[in-house]
Amino acid sequence: MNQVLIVEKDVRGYMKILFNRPEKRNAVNYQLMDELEAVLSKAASDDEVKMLILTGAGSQAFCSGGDLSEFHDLYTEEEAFTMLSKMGKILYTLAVFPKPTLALLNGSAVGGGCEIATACDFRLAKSGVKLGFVQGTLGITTGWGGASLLLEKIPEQKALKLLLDAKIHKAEEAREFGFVDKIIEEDTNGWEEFVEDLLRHETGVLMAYKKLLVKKWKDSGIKGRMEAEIRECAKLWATDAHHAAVDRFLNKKK
Ligand SMILES: CC[C@@H](C(=O)O)C(=O)SCCNC(=O)CCNC(=O)[C@H](O)C(C)(C)COP(=O)(O)OP(=O)(O)OC[C@H]1O[C@@H](n2cnc3c(N)ncnc32)[C@H](O)[C@@H]1OP(=O)(O)O
Repeated sequence: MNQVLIVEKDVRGYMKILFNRPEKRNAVNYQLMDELEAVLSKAASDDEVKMLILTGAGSQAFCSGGDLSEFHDLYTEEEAFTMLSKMGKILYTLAVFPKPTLALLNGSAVGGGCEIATACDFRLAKSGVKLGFVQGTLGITTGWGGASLLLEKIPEQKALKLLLDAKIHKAEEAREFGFVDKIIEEDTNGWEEFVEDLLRHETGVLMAYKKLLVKKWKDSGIKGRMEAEIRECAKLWATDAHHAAVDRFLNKKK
């Protein structure tokens, strides 16, 4: 079985997790979910890891969301709910991860890929990268709880616009929305400076600030809101409009 996650530990104190399915634009399948769940659990208790960086293998994609070919067999609301809530739990674990997390958008981030980026504390994007909460074009909504997190992270009006228009935006535009924290110019390691500014501090400092943020979210019932969001998506998943949209995507080149 191919390794769908590559995990690298850097002596400076970060762990880099690369989604490694470039031929599918790093889409999330069940294997990737299981590997991500395991690595998050290990990293949380690893004292050598002060922060996490999530990125995509290759230069084309960060992550294209759920693997539409693998999940197309899920037909009913309950079948969809089982898959969506499996990844929803992992997304929640990532959001409340006890150390800072950063999504390094090396390429396209669409659908659930944008939800994963949202669950991270920071989003740095290579100049020109395209991203979008495109779920609306598939007749569904965010299925892993990412909209509830987005509403916590950028102004509500801007979050709603990104979700409702379901369009692909350039990273530069997403920066104006507050979704992207920094644009990384081509062929530079502009992300390292951002990371080193954090890593210079003791783990205890990093974790204490993250704890404050997580407490705020837990007090406001973020988990329940994410679960309700997942249920809404599962209902839409079972509609003809969604199944037809996925058929169109999967058959577009045949
Ligand atoms: C299930 C949860 C739900 C959620 O909660 O949000 C979702 O995530 S729904 C999925 C939403 N994602 C999409 O709709 C993305 C679809 N993909 C694209 O729009 C584009 O592929 C891209 C990501 C913008 C990249 O474009 P490009 O670089 O031009 O590549 P191709 O389109 O030619 O794709 C190459 C190859 O990869 C396959 N692919 C891409 N994304 C997925 C995917 N999400 N699931 C399965 N397969 C995917 C694509 O079909 C091509 O395959 P081949 O034709 O066999 O080469």
